[in-house]
Amino acid sequence: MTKKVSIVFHSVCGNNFLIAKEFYKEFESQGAEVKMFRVNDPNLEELAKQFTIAGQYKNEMLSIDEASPEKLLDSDIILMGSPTYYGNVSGAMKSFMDAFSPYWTGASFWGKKLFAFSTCANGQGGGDMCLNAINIFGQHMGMTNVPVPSNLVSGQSFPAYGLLHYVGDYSNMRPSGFTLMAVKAMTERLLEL
Ligand SMILES: Cc1cc2nc3c(=O)[nH]c(=O)nc-3n(C[C@H](O)[C@H](O)[C@H](O)COP(=O)(O)O)c2cc1C
Repeated sequence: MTKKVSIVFHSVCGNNFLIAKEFYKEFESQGAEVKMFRVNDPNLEELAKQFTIAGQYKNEMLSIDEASPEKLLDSDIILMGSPTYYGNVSGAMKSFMDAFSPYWTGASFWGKKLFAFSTCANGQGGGDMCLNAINIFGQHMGMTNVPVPSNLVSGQSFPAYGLLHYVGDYSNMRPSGFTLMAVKAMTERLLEL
């Protein structure tokens, strides 16, 4: 049966958006029914005025359907991607998570698969804690967290907690190379489940 996949991202400088788009492309080419949603960020317009990098994908991101918990109810697999802010998810992603409370009480998301992705500046940035914040949210919703297998991409290691990409101090190191290989391989793994 065709798997229904939803990819939810928050992004300011474009990196989580690019990873979400890459997942979308892979799920589509591997035969899934896939949708992509952006988390509402009331500060995006203002940030794009202040930082050139935040303006680069702004219009493309804003053209994507806004996420709501309700829109994810028919998904078999949900991917959630957030920039790492202070070793956690961004405020916009946290607000989105908090909007699940009506669905939490009824365990409406129980049994769905959840896969986390994030970006952070570098290896000391606490990106794994952001991934775990997404995973812990998933557990509260009764979802099944999907880990990254240790042999996902030969010769490359990723946290078990999800896909993490380092963007550097200026958030301008775009996902490429091993990250894109990991997206493709992880899509295959998720569709095997
Ligand atoms: C408020 C704020 C807090 C941040 N905190 C961290 C952090 O704790 N660790 C880190 O490595 N990077 C941190 N960063 C950098 C972001 O992780 C980086 O801008 C983000 O991964 C880029 O993702 P995006 O291109 O999808 O917006 C922070 C950035 C902002 C604006």
